[in-house]
Amino acid sequence: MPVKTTTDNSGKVIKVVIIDTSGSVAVVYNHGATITSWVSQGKERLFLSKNAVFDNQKPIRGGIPIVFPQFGPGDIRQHGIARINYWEFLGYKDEINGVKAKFLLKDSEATKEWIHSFRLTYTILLSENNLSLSLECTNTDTSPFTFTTLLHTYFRTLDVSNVKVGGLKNLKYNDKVTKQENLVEDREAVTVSKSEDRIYYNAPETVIVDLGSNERISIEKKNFNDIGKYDTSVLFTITWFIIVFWNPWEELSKGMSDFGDEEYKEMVCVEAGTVGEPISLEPGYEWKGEMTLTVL
Ligand SMILES: O=P(O)(O)OC[C@H]1O[C@H](O)[C@H](O)[C@@H](O)[C@@H]1O
Repeated sequence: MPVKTTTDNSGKVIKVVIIDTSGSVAVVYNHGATITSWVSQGKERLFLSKNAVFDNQKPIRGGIPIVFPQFGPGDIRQHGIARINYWEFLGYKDEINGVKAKFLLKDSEATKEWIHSFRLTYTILLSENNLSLSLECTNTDTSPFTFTTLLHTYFRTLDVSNVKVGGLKNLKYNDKVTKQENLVEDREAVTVSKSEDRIYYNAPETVIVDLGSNERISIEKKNFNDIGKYDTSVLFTITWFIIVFWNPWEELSKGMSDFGDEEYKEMVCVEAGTVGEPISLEPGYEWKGEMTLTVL
């Protein structure tokens, strides 16, 4: 079977393991539709904290949590409601190039902190070297809404001091650590040697994350843009492609109960999304963003 599910005592699916014939495996918790593990070519590619909490309340620390409909702090809780809600597993399909699994989150009592009616579909396509993720948002409300969204990928590395992120040179960025805005990246390869929290704007289609130990993964943005019918303002805002670059480093790590004190050495977050100008969606309209991770 390309998919194995785990259920709780009431028969509710709580975990889905996707297995491709190549041997690649992805583990998805229905809580947040959080991918907590991606093994490709026999190696774990994602970081998951040993202190991650699986209480179906807190976001899971590591893997790929989904940030929606708000990046960071704001009107509702930090990073929104998608990562702390139960997503229904809609099923799987064998594809020529892998296995596809689908998850759904709709507005409910549990999401009403964000007042809008919406439907979010998350499609995961696992193949030998790729993890392709597609997030679709439909406005099922009677009035327009806006949102920001991001796939908060935690990459695993054996040594963060060897990490290099390429493809960000000449991009404008905001540094949330030093609170400086409108800076321009002048490095060919961005490295980590201190607490980092940056938002790079208008990133190119492909960003390469060199994790050291001959492990390189590309992040490719495919259509972080619209499908279907849109008004022109939407067409404008969706062209944003943001990369957030984050590592809490020593001091902040100690303040995080669900993160080991030394684990900042084993991870780097490089997150693709649209968090600059919020996406605005009219009732009945749909937005779709896609990210493909490829082991190089
Ligand atoms: O601790 P969390 O709510 O999961 O957020 C973890 C991090 O997410 C992003 O990378 C933000 O840019 C950071 O400011 C934030 O600290």
